[in-house]
Formats: sequence, structure tokens, C-alpha cells
Amino acid sequence: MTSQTDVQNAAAPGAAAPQTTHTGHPHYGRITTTGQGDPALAAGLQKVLDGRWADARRMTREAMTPDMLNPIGVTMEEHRAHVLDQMRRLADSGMPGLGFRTEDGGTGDTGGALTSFEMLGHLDLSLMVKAGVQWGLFGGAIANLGDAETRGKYLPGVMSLDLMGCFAMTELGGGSDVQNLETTATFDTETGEFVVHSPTPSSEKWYIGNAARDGSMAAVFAQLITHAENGEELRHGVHCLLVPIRDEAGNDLPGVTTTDHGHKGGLLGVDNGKIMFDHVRVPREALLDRFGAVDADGQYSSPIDSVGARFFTMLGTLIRGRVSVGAAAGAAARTSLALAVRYSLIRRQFDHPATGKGIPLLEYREHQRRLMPRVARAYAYACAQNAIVAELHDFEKNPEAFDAERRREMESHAAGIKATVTGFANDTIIEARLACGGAGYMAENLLTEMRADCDVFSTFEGDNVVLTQLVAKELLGAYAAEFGDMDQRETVAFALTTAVDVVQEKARASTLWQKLIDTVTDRENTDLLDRANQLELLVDREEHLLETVARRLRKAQGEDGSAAFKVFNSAQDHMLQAGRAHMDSWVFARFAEAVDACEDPEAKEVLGTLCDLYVLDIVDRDKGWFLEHNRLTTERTKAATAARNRLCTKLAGKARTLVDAFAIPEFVFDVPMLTDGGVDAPLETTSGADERG
Ligand SMILES: Cc1cc2nc3c(=O)[nH]c(=O)nc-3n(C[C@H](O)[C@H](O)[C@H](O)COP(=O)(O)OP(=O)(O)OC[C@H]3O[C@@H](n4cnc5c(N)ncnc54)[C@H](O)[C@@H]3O)c2cc1C
Repeated sequence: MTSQTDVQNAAAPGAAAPQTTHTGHPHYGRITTTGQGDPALAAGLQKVLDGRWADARRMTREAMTPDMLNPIGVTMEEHRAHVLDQMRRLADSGMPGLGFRTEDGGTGDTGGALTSFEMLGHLDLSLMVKAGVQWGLFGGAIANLGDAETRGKYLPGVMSLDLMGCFAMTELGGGSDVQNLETTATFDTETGEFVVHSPTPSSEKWYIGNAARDGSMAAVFAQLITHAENGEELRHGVHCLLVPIRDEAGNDLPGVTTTDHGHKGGLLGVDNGKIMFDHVRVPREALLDRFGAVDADGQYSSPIDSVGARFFTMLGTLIRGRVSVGAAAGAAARTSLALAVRYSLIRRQFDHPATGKGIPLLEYREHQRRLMPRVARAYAYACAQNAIVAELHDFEKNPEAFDAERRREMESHAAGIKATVTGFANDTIIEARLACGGAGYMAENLLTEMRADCDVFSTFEGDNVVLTQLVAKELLGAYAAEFGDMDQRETVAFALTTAVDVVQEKARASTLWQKLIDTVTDRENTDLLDRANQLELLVDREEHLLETVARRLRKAQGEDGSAAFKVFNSAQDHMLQAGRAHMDSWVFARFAEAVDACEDPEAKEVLGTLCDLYVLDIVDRDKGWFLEHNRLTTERTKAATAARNRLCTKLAGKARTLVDAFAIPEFVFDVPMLTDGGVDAPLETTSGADERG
């Protein structure tokens, strides 16, 4: 059995006897240093992270108060009441109006609204989600799918919270496959009403935010049905209708049955529930008819002929929720990293053999490897998130400037960044909690609640696997379109050139990767720190994956449904890999653009190092691919690991500054594990000196 002393000796051979003179908080042991940041450098870095909506961030930051933090240890009902109170505060502050068009009573600042929602992710994810359901999803459905009259009638109440509502899309029988949901909305020509109905137990709406308690109306997604003159049933696909569900006293309306989901794995401040409809009648005007209308005679019309195209166009207008979820998860991940980094600078374990003083956690190589690559990715994702927010903002301001291709790309990147960042956030929050040891497990230090709340971000607003597949499908669609336009002669010529190009590109990429790693390892030779080269390397991996998966899928062409599915299904892992590789390079490109635009030389240099670490981290995580595809030799992958380690140590010297630049309100760090200790020399001078010297 290994004793505590063995472990100490193993960690620090020849160590002096453990010092017992450190005093600290009885719960957290010997806390002796805080690690101070460099405010000027942090300000330079913050400017890059704050991005185009820096003003919205500043205003939200100033309005954020400690009582908006996730209340720890309260009952579910207390948390729900607390979140509703905070929502009222937000409504009074005018924040929701940012996201609605001026003609609907808002200020039309999509970017500002998304940025403000993102900031809530630093405080309480329940508040962010409830705000997102009310203003982003329920309000967003009315704003994007409703006509002027409907918008005028309902949106003021949505903004002020006089009308609280649900976004009722998911059913027990199907969450990801929304196109085949079962709820029906059948037009009754006799009365001029729609009959909304849940025909089977599996058609019950499940998991719906605001459904358990506060919602009095729901934007219900249902199969729209009309009848031809001869009585034939005509199905027009999924549409959205506004259906009142509760009276003023909070009771279910006739034909509506709501059920409270009660305790969930997290997000206890949000009242999720189920809704069942039993032939509930709503007037014809309840249909949000931007993409499909029914006239008084029961005639259906739509500007889009194909049911599938109509459905995806409609969903495309609702991507704001998806962008918000990714953004808030990114904010939560940054908070968790800031907590873990601060703790790692004050928490000491085992004594240094030379000084006899306790060693701060972040001095340990492994701790640096756990936290610093995630800090680098947090920077990259924040920049990429800013880019997608800007794209959506510009689109909503001027949709005509977006052709079909650019629009499809925006939708695909919104899906991809949601999957990427929520996956990252879940992984990072867990690592941050582990990096804080037992203290991380105490709810008072915020990480456990954050972990529980963030969990479902990988599932809702589109499951991450399904969304990544969507990214890959979009890439393959673009690839097929390029191929599809060619005649046979051109196809053969293209294939031959491609084959030559592939060989040349592969050789070039391999050389570039080798050089890149040499460069990062040997800092004398800096020419390969060129971002364009780094991007080329990431794109090479993406293109290789895409070309090879396309080749596999070509076999499915001309096959019937089940044979085609078999081919497609056997290549699914390959497709997902292509989707992830694309997001890696897309994120890198957005990060590199943000770094290029940075005017502060010192900040720019640090951001450059973060960029390098982002790239080397990809190599380290996907080593197998680089080896299997002859992009790197084993010697070089080992060198890449060594280079990554070196960058981790270099950046650990600035860790506090790097997380200070996240500009999270200071009250968030007023937690016992960070406040109940003494103060000693900051670590910043230790690891940092190593690199500067
Ligand atoms: C707390 C919470 C709040 C929610 N709020 C709302 C709300 O307000 N309104 C609303 O409409 N919905 C809401 N949802 C529903 C949410 O959007 C769905 O849960 C989500 O879309 C996933 O659907 P599902 O649960 O049916 O999972 P499924 O689609 O059944 O997925 C289950 C698993 O199968 C995998 N899978 C699915 N399809 C594929 C495939 N083609 N290939 C490979 N793997 C696949 C997924 O990766 C996942 O791991 C909420 C859910 C939760 C948990």
C-alpha cells in the first residue's frame, strides 16, 4: 500500500521534510499564493475576445449582480421562483428588446442580444435557458414565422413577460427527427379553425421549457393537414401554431394536459414539462404563416413548393437559439477554466525539494497540460462564436446580401459551432472540477452545478452527433454539386488532376506539418508560425476526410433506400470525422482572423502562442490519423507532444492574465476555495520567468 509520504517522495525526490508552517483555510489546506495577472495585457486580450459587441458585453457586465448567480442549495421551486424574478429584472432592463426588430418594438440588435444572452452563461445557466426559451425560442418563432399582425399582437407581451410561452417541438417519440413528428393541426373548413391533436402517446410534447408552470401559450409544431374538395387529406408538412395552454389562474385549458417533469439532471430553475392536446381548437390566425398559409376556404399556399425545403427554410430562421446555446456554453467553460486556473495558482501540493515550499498545482506539467490547451481552445471558440454571431446579425439586417450558398454555410456553421462548443464545455467543466480536487466537488465552488446544468447543452437545440452529421452533409452537398455539374469527360479529367493534386498536396502537407513542429520546438526558426500554413494543414486533413468519405458514399448512388442507407451508415463515423475536422479548421480560421486584427503587439504575440497551441493540441488529440495517413512520422508526433508541452508551460506563466481577459465579473470568484487562504508570491513569476529567461 502506498502511504501519503511515499507519494510525496515520489513527486519530489529528495524533498525536504514537508513543511508544516503553512496555514490556510481548514477545508482547503495550505493556500499560500494568489498569482496576479498583468492588467494591461489582459485588457489587450479582452478586446479581442469582446469582439464587435464589446459595448453590449460591457453593459451586461455592469448590470450583472451576485444575486444572479446560480443559487446553491435551494429547492427546485425556490430556484424556479428565483429565475423568474431575475427574468422580470431582465425584462425591465429592456434587454429582451435588443433581439426583436424595430417594427416589432425592439431595437433590432441581434448581435447585442446574442452577446447579452451569452453573458448569462457566466452566472446561472437556468436563467440563460429560461430567457432563451421565452425570448429566443417562443418569441423567435413568432418573430420569424408570424405575420405583422400576429407579431404586433403578441411580441410586446413576450418582451415584457405578460405573455410567457413555450417552444413545443420535441415529442416523446422523436427529438432529432423533427420532420416526422406526429402532432396534427387539421383545418376544419366548417368552423374556420385548426384542431390541434396528439394522436398517439408518443406524440406527447416532452421536455418543453415553461410548460410545467409559467407558460400560458405554446408555439406548437405540428403536421398541417387540409382537405381537398373531394375530401382527400392533404398533408403539408410541419408548421407552427400558437396554442393557449393555461388560463390566468395557471390551470390547463380544456383539451390541454400539462405534466411537470420535476427534478432533472440540472437546470432546476427551468420548469420543463409535457403537453398533450386533445382536439384543441384554435382560430385560423393561430398559424404562423410566413412559409405556409391556409385561407378561409381551406386552401393551402406556400412560397416554397417542396415540403422538405419548406421545413428546412423554416428551421433555418430559428438558428438563433442554437447560436445562443453554443455561446452560453462557451461562457460557462471560460468560467470553469478561470475558477480552476485561479485555484491552481493558490493551491499547493507537496513541497519543492529546493525551497521546501509547497508547489502550486499549476507548476506541475500535467496540470498545465490539463488546463492550458483548454484555455487556448476557449479563446479560439470565443472568436469563432463572435464570427457566427456577426454573420447572423448581418443576415438578419440584410438577408438579400446572402445568396443560398452563404446562407446554407451560416446554418451549417451555427450547427457545427453549437456541437463543438457545447461538447468542449462539458469536457472542460468536468476537467476543471477534477483539477480542483475535493474543493471542486463542493457545490459552493460552483463547478458541480455548472457541470450538471451544462450537460444537456449537448442534447438540446439539436443533439451534437446529429448536428455534426449535418455539417458533414452540407460539405458533401457542396462537394457533390461541384462534381455534379461536370460531364463525363470533365469528370475523368477532374479525377485525374485531383489524383495528382492529392499526391502533391499530401506531400506538401506532410512537409509543412513536419516543419511546423520543428518550428514550435526550435524557436530560432519562426517562418512556419505562419497562420496561412497552419490553416492549410488543417484544411488538408479536412479535405482528405471529405474526399475519401465522398468516394465511399458514391457507391450509394443509384441504390434503393435500404442499400443506400447501408452504405451511408457504414461511413457514418468517417462523415462525423469530416464534420469535426471542418469545424477545427473553420474555428482556426476565425481565431487567426481575430488575432490578425489585434493591434496590441504584446496581446498579439500571446494570442499567436495560443493559436500554435490550438493547432498542436489537434495534432496531439488526433495523432492516430496523422500517423495512419502518413502526414507525420512517429518521431514528429512525439516532437509535437513535446512542443505542446512546452507551449503549455510557457502559457501557464501567464495563466492568470489569460483567464482575467475573459472579464468575468469578480463576484463570481468570491467562492470559498478561492477566498479562504493566505497570500504569497504569485506563480506568474515562476513559470513565466522560465520562458522569458
Ligand atoms: C432539459 C431539456 C430541455 C428541452 N427543452 C426543449 C424545448 O423547450 N422545446 C423543445 O421542442 N424541445 C426541448 N428539448 C428536447 C431536445 O431538443 C431533444 O431532447 C433533442 O433534440 C434530442 O432528441 P431526443 O431526446 O429525442 O434524442 P434522440 O434523438 O432520440 O437521440 C438519442 C441518442 O441517439 C443519437 N442519435 C440520434 N439520431 C442519430 C443518428 N441519425 N445517427 C447517430 N446517432 C443518433 C443521439 O446522438 C443521442 O445520443 C429539451 C430537452 C431537454 C433534455
